[in-house]
Amino acid sequence: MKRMCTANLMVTNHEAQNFPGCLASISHSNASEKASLSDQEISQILFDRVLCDVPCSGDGTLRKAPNLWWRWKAGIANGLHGLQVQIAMRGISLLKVGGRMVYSTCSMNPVENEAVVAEILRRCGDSVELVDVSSELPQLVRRPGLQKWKVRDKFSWFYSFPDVPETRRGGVASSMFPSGRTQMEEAIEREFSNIKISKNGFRQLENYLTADTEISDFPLERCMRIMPHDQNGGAFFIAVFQKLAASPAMHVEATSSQGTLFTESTEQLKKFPDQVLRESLQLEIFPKSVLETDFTDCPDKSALKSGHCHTCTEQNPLKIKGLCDQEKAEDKGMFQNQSKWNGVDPVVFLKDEAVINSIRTFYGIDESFPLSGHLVTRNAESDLVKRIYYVSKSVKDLLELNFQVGQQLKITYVGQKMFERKKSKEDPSVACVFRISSEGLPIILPHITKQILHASPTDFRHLLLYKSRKFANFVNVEFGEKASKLKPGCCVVVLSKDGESPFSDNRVDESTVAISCWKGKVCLNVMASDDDCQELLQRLRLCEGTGKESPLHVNKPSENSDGEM
Ligand SMILES: C[S@@+](CC[C@H](N)C(=O)[O-])C[C@H]1O[C@@H](n2cnc3c(N)ncnc32)[C@H](O)[C@@H]1O
Repeated sequence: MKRMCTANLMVTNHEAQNFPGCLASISHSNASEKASLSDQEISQILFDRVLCDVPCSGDGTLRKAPNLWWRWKAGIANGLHGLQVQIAMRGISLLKVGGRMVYSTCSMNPVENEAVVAEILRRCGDSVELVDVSSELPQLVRRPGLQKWKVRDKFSWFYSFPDVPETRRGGVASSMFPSGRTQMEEAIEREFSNIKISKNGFRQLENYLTADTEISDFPLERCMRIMPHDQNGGAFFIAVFQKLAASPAMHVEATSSQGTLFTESTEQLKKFPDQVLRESLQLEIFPKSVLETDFTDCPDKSALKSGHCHTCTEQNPLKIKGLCDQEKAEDKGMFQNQSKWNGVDPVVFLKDEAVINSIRTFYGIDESFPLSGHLVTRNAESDLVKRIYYVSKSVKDLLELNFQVGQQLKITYVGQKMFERKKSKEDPSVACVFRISSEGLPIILPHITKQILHASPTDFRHLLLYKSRKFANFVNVEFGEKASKLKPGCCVVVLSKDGESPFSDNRVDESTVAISCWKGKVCLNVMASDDDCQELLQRLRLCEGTGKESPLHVNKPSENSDGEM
């Protein structure tokens, strides 16, 4: 992600099966007024792409991790199957319609692979399709997914769920078998004579009863099995799903002021017992009447705020929870100040206009580049802010949504590090203590109009090699003079392209190479790590086509041995 240099990034840390949906009530009427619940809409995070590279037994990595063999037993895969289904179901429920999800494992065991895929298709019905990707990546040698398999338990192989003795059913589930036959279906089988059954159903049941090994009805051959001996690697399993319609979990949709909260998918929903949905999708299900109740009439407002109004909570736990979280947090001024997640720094929008203005003025950042609302820190106290991260519009919206829903997302990293407080003792002559970080430089560079210099390739390379250069020592005397006249503090040095004068008004574009420096009293100091300097030098050599290593090393001690800046 560092290489991609994007502000459109958020890293969260959750149990995948419990990944929060951030279902929130968002007012679209008048942002300044607190809208009543009936004026609010339901909003939720949904994704274009989801990758579930799930925890698995890892038996596909035996070649590179032979020790695994001594610990391997069938129970490992059986024990993970339920979690794998839950994670995949959560992934599907968080997908947009039209979005794709990849389910993968580094296991060869069908219980972790095809059985999970079949269970997802079973639960999602027509709302999800297993995509045929046989024409993709033609050079990747793969085999089709299995249609039939048996399940291993401690002592024996089982061909279908009814074969599993009652005592072993804690460890072997019906969904591990190709038909996924449940206990209910088994009961139907037992009560066979009492039940009216269609011809087709009868035939299916007959197949189940007579087949030695069950065969799945789903097109599981569309899954990809990568085998170790096919291309001298490890084993891998991949299945690609496409969401065709709102899944049963997505039945709560955006609504107008009088609108309906339930959509056509209510019908779909009826096919699934509440219990199954609650367990697999982690979503509370409420009848329409409950969701439409106006809780502004709650008899006990103080209790409601503390989340203890049992009448309301019982009526509508979802909305009451959102309301209580929000009101409690607002009361305590919590949203901007502390993380609700232990051990994780809070994500705080930088609201200190003095800091924002000092940055904008010092670097001459044009107004078209939005800073307010796009800068976040991981420290509640603005005096202690060390790093400032820049976030894109969509990350900004997501952060705002997260505050509304009481910080459901546990955010470990967000945006692109853009500014860093200079660590050295604060110098009163420095108008802006925040330097531009090398990671964020490509984003902000086109918008800077001050504190910017253009260096010849020779002087640029010298800066990278020595990391500190006295103004008088630059090969191009004019460059040294210009550098000496900059305001004390951070500046940006741009590499002039071959043939370009270092002092023409060179435009920056995606191919521009630049570094962040600090202008001291007598020299320019590079503010990039040794690794970054080394990498840049290597790129410059490649660009020049020499490919030769320089005899100099970037780790050379600074020529400015007394540490003067
Ligand atoms: C197959 S690995 C993923 C490897 C990863 N894609 C990569 O390239 O590094 C599965 C990961 O899931 C993590 N994990 C285990 N249980 C989890 C859960 N309930 N939710 C989310 N992650 C889980 C494991 O710690 C492990 O790092």
